[in-house]
Amino acid sequence: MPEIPAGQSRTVLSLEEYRDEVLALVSGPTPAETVSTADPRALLGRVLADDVTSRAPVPAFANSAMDGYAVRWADLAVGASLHVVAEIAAGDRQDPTLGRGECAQIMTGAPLPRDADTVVPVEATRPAGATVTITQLPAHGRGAHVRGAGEDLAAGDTVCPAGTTLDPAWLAAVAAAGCPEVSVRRRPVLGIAATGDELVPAGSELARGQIYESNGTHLAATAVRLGAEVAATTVIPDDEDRFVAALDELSAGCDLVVLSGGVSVGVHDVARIVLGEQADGTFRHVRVQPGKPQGWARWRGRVPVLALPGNPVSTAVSFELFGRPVLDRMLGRPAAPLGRAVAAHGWSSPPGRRQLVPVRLSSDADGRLLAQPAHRRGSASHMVTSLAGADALAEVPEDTIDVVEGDVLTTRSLR
Ligand SMILES: Nc1nc2c(c(=O)[nH]1)N[C@H]1C(S)=C(S)[C@@H](COP(=O)(O)OP(=O)(O)OC[C@H]3O[C@@H](n4cnc5c(N)ncnc54)[C@H](O)[C@@H]3O)O[C@H]1N2
Ligand code: MOO
Repeated sequence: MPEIPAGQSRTVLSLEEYRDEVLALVSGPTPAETVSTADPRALLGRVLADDVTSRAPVPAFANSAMDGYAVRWADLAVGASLHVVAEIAAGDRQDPTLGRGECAQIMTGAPLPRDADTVVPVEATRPAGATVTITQLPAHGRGAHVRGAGEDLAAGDTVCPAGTTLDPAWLAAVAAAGCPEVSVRRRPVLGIAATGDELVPAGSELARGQIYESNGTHLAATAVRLGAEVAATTVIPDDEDRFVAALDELSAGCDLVVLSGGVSVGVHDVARIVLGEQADGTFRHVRVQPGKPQGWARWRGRVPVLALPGNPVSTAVSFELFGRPVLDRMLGRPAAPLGRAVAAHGWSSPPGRRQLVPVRLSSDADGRLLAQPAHRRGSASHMVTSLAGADALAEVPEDTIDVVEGDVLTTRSLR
């Protein structure tokens, strides 16, 4: 049996110090690849490797914002009757000539005739056969209800900068700018393994001492949501030889391996033992709660491995704090901004450790964002269901032992 290092002998680091240490596991973003914009499902959640610029002005041409009449401002007066010489629908290519006293019936989105400068909505007119009488002048004067070419974007403008995660609104902007393809980062490929003899899959009968595995599910789903590809999610028993074999298999073709469990000081904490002895693994205590024991290594000197503590909330919080920044670096994307919320009620926090509490967010009558611990019993690292329904992690500073109702806390969105 290898000698077990006392937990206390590990170097103790702050959240930021340990995050910077694991960030050094990756040198930079994954290579770029070109993806067609034809199927938005293929691009949702992908991260741009290069700026996207507009091929054409948006709108591409001056057009009508209303169903009504395209007119020359100089012809307008209440009671004036104009001769309707054309009808222009959206998609029409015609550009009818309008002389003095002439107008064209026009639909929303249709190109404005070169000779017109203003649109009068149909509600401000009284049509009668081939003429229309103006009953009300547009309040905005000349140019009213005309959407100018390039008002939204000029040709060559940056629509979407490198590092952007493509969500539905960004995808719509890229589509409107007419880009047939974009350059995105290759999805980082993750191998995920939960370690522990006690873990069995859902559907099995639980023998004494066994529990249903849930960390692998949480890690895999989070990684996919953050833009990674999960090559495999597996369970490794607390057996050193099987751990080595499983890691060899899992790490082949992966950019990153994420493990849960076995990083503490128990005699079966196989991740710490094998990574420590065979991969020059580095094991730390981080001044956070949950998520204190952490480890990292390069398997076979090559593939980065994050070894996260096994308590379910610890695993989830650790991945947010340390896995997510590594993925962000691989994707060339900036960290998500932090938020602020007010404690909805008081709770206690351990001295000397920054507490990260899964919270639900809501607004009070004054519009303040309130943070309410997601589990009725507050924060404890084994309560897996406290994560469900949590919108964010609220941070309690290291030197605070009593959170008081109304305290302003930093939040990290889980959405
Ligand atoms: N003597 C000490 N014991 C412990 C310390 C310490 O400093 N000294 N630290 C505690 C803290 S804090 C944490 S966090 C845990 C971390 O332990 P491990 O990473 O070794 O995790 P395990 O022992 O494997 O599991 C902990 C807990 O979580 C359950 N678990 C594990 N994996 C899964 C999974 N995939 N799905 C669901 N649940 C899982 C496991 O059954 C245990 O109950 O160590 C403390 N101990
Ligand atoms: O670090 Mo452990 O996660 O507090 O329970």
